[in-house]
Amino acid sequence: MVNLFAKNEQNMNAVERVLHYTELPSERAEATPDDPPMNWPSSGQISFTNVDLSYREGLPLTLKQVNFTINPGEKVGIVGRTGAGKTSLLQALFRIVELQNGKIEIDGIDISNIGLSVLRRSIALVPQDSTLFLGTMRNNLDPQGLRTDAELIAVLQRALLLPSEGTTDAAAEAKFSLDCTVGDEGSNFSAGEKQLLALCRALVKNSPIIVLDEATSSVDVETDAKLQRTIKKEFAHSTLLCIAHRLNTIVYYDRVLVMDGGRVAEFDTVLNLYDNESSIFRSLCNEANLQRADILRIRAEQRQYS
Ligand SMILES: Nc1ncnc2c1ncn2[C@@H]1O[C@H](COP(=O)(O)OP(=O)(O)OP(=O)(O)O)[C@@H](O)[C@H]1O
Repeated sequence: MVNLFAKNEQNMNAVERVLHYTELPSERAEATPDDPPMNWPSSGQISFTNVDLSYREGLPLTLKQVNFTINPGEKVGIVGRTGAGKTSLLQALFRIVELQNGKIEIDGIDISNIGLSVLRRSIALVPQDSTLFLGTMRNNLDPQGLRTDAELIAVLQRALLLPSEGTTDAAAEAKFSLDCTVGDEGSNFSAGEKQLLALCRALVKNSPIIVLDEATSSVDVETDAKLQRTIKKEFAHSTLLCIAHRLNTIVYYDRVLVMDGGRVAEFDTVLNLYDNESSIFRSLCNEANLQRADILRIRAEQRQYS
């Protein structure tokens, strides 16, 4: 009796949690009559105008009067100290949190007026902690079943998880075959492998806007370098936003956006920012011991792979 009573009490936690979910405020509509056509966004221009964001009523603003425009196909690194508001920019872009003021436009369409599912399926995200679920590799990569097996295998090869055409690697082929089982929350994969699989999902989505949130922070330096080359090649025509953990992963990007205290402090090319000795970017480079010569070398290396 005592055992049963204790067990019942424990199980009631689940009931309490479900009840809590039913009381959460709902997100806005999944679809609206004003939704843009299926081919939106076609160019991938993103603009933030006077964006203010606060996580909850009564909390201070996390993003304050954020203004910037990212051109179609541009590669932009987002950097800043811990708590500067980098991830909050993404929360605003995906409308995980709604804006207090201002607007965000993608290809000239104000995203606050469109359905959430349209918005979220249009932007590919490679998050810090990607979620995998119990099922096959095929289901995890392409839950909606939009791609053929050959396309999915090609994606795994492009992300360097499967050996390229003509070479063999039995271990990799066993682990990353389309029919292999992915454990709950990806329990049979390392953090780095999970990030690579998240990159595969972005490749499967084939969106003109790709967002990487410190996407390669859990892989070793050599794999990271290879991945950066893959990203550069595979997303050559996409608009790419990358929240960068390691500065050397974004020094070959077109521009760098430096966040500071919830505001855009700097937004310019890597070399312009580096050459300004009083810039925050320069101080971040100094702390990471990244010299001008290193930046030029990395940029030259990446050009070889374009
Ligand atoms: N869910 C949340 N609820 C309330 N405040 C939050 C929430 N998430 C972030 N914040 C606050 O917003 C501010 C900016 O956080 P954000 O995660 O955007 O910073 P960041 O630049 O991405 O930092 P890091 O480099 O550490 O990831 C921080 O002060 C943080 O405490």
